[in-house]
Amino acid sequence: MRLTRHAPVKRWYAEDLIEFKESAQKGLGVFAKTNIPRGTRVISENALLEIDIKTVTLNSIVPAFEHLPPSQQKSYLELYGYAGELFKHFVEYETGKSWQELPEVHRKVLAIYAANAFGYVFFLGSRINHSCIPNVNFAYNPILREEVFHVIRDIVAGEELTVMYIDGTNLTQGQRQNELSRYGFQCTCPACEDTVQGRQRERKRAELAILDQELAATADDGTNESYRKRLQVVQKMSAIQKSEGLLNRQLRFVYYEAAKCCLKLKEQTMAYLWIEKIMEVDLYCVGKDHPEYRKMLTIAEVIRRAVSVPEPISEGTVEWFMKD
Ligand SMILES: C[S@@+](CC[C@H](N)C(=O)[O-])C[C@H]1O[C@@H](n2cnc3c(N)ncnc32)[C@H](O)[C@@H]1O
Repeated sequence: MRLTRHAPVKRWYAEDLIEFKESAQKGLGVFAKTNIPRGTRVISENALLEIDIKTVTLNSIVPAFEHLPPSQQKSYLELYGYAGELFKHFVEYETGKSWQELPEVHRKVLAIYAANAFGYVFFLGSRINHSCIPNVNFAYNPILREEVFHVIRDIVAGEELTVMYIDGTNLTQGQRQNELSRYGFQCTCPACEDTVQGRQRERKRAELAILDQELAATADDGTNESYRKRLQVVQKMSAIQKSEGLLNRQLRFVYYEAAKCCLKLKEQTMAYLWIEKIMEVDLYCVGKDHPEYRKMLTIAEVIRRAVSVPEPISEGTVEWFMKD
């Protein structure tokens, strides 16, 4: 956890493309003012509170808030807050005090963290509501040292922008709702709605959940057999994700796994095709100034040359590709 952040606040959004306004039953939300093409960066900002949701301890949230400069504290306190019963119990357990005993400002700080941290807490990005089929991807760009929010499919004027608060691509509706309950709402997005289409989508999500388990159960043991098996699974996963409009960076993960298997199987042309797909996702999800896109560009060029000669791809290139 980083407590000290004296870097100036960097906060930008595409004012001509998006606006912040009420969203029916969801509080504030972010909407397209005009048609926005896939890949457009709509928000770029550094976090207000940099405590990762995956490593947070509740006792660290208030001190982190108190460490912020007053202007950032003020911005933070403008955000929406919600503290569910489970969250309050955790707080009580960790602090040894009842929720009501805590100072009001501490309760507010904690409730804002609980409602807004999907990753870090952002002043602009945290206004984006959730969907299990999001149309925006968010990612940290270590070169800009900012979180960038990109539209991942074409969006029409008036449409609400959404992100996925959880790693829910390969989860069923019940599993997703279980995780979302900490944000205090029942998801009614197109993947969760109780309609014929909603149930069809849910069947596909259930298929993804099974494939995800199959992938986890298939050993990455260095044998060609295991790579073939993993390749088959991720091919099926990527086809479902694409057809279901699940276009965020989880799609990159399955493409990456496919490319890795092809490289290990020495199927260089196929590996190159998967890498092209990774680059496409990187380009629209994080942009060409992101180091992961740049790395892929270089790897793709090395592999393209090896395929055109043709000559084997060196172990060094394969290892570099594998390294995060
Ligand atoms: C990160 S904030 C999003 C911005 C918030 N709507 C606001 O007014 O600032 C998360 C909160 O927004 C609401 N929210 C987000 N996505 C929602 C959804 N799909 N359906 C209903 N409420 C949602 C919930 O109250 C949730 O706790």
